[in-house]
Amino acid sequence: MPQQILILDFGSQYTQLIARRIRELNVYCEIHPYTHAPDLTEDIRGVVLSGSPCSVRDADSPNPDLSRYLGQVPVLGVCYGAQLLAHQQGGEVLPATIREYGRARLARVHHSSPLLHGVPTESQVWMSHGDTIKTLPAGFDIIASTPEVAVAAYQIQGQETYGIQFHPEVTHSTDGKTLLQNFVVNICGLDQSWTPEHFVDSMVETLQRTIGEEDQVILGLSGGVDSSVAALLLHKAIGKRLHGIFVNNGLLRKNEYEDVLHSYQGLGLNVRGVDASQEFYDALVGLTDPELKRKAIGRTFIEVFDREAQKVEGARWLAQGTIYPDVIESVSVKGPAVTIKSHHNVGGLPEKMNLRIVEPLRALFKDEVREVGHTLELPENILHRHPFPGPGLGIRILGDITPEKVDLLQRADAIFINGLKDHGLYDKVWQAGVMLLPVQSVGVMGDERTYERVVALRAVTSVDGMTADWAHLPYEFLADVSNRIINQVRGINRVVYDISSKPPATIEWE
Ligand SMILES: Nc1ncnc2c1ncn2[C@@H]1O[C@H](COP(=O)(O)OP(=O)(O)OP(=O)(O)O)[C@@H](O)[C@H]1O
Ligand SMILES: O=c1[nH]c(=O)c2[nH+]cn([C@@H]3O[C@H](COP(=O)(O)O)[C@@H](O)[C@H]3O)c2[nH]1
Ligand SMILES: NC(=O)CC[C@H](N)C(=O)O
Ligand SMILES: [Mg+2]
Repeated sequence: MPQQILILDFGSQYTQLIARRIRELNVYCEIHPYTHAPDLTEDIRGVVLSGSPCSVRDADSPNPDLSRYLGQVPVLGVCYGAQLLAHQQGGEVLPATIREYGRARLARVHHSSPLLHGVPTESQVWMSHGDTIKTLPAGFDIIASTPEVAVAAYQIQGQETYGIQFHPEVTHSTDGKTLLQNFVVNICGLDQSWTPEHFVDSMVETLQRTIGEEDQVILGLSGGVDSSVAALLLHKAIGKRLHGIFVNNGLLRKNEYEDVLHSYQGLGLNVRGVDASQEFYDALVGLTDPELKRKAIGRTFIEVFDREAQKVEGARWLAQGTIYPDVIESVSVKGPAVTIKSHHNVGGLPEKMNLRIVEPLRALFKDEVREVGHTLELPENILHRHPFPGPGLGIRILGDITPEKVDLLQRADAIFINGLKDHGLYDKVWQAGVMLLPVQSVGVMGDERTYERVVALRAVTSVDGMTADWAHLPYEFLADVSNRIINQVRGINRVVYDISSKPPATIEWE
């Protein structure tokens, strides 16, 4: 494990942002749910306690034993984290008379505190709390206040333990980055060496150590950025012992099976296509519940991989291009966050598997994966492809799936995506696709009544897929796409545009 900061998650909506900000400083960090707080190891050089929707005053709120960290390594409590430290040691946390959500300004700042070095008085900070620390325990010193909140920041005497009521990870806290840098670099003593090049070198070494010198590895390759980057890393580590398998699950985009196989030519990778469409359709018959569909798809993928592995002597590993958000959104049993959706490659995996899993990108965000891909010289056309989910059109056809519906959606989707490319808009949106709704509506075409299906166009802007805004596409473009879909795809007579952001919606509809 690289030297790192441990972020203990109490379920705040901002926990991932803390991780992003720390990684932007080229320092590695990991988020762990408070229910599975790891023991201190050599590599953990500091701990951040996240915020939380809970109140320390509630009986069942997160309240782990933090003695294994306190006084051993520097600790920074953010919002709930700060309230929890004060509460555990006999301070008083009460509902605030005015709840604070939004901008505030620091007033008194102790510049001698290493945490606040370079943070000016009057610095703007972002607040989001209903509770406030009324009385600090003995041995806690206030190091910053705002006009409304006396305890905006504190330090425990004789320890490198700090608490802050505001959120430095939110960009509205103008000096948040300075504060986090003070903590991770100056106080925890981490060097800022976690770069894409460093990641490649250390991951190649880890892969060689984990896989050994004999075993063969099967890799689920999809044509997407994540699995392609994973392929280059594994290829660098084990060369010809890597066997890429691209599965046609019958839920791909129009012509995608041929296009993807073609795009891998010339990369020196060993890739094979397997057409398992019918198997997936069979597994999905009659299923309408989104989670059941995802699980059925995840299971079928594994069955296909297991079978293909049997054809390769010495195959013991299944590699996947799983990335951090897939894990965060799928794994809830372990953490305070609820399951949003089971990504087919994580929460959708069956309990019993013959192959062992290896996932070199499991700790990276999407934009970090792209940076690693750039370092490994992945061709631009793959590097800048929009993400496409493994369950494919299966989670964009609401309700049950039939080959006829897949065909309808493939045709509408191709018009939208090609239109984006033709209008120079493809690279301006982060992801785009079409959803086939289980709704029919009345229309009139050539004086005839129609009663056909509705599709929704979805296009979003985002950095890492964790949050997203709907893309403000030009009306003329939307008008053109709508026209073409209705005229060219028989069976669709209405097109709508999805104007929901994530959160509260998600990018995919299922
Ligand atoms: N059709 C497929 N055949 C084989 N493996 C697949 C297929 N679709 C998805 N996978 C596996 O599941 C993983 C997760 O899919 P996901 O869509 O998140 O990543 P990706 O396809 O590599 O990249 P992107 O997010 O850019 O589409 C992939 O990295 C790959 O290992
Ligand atoms: O490989 C995948 N397997 C899945 O099961 C899956 N579900 C969602 N996604 C992709 O993840 C990103 C966030 O999607 P949501 O906002 O819908 O959760 C978007 O980019 C989605 O396309 C998936 N990718
Ligand atoms: N953002 C937070 O961590 C909030 C903590 C706590 N729920 C409060 O309202 O004060
Ligand atoms: Mg994909």
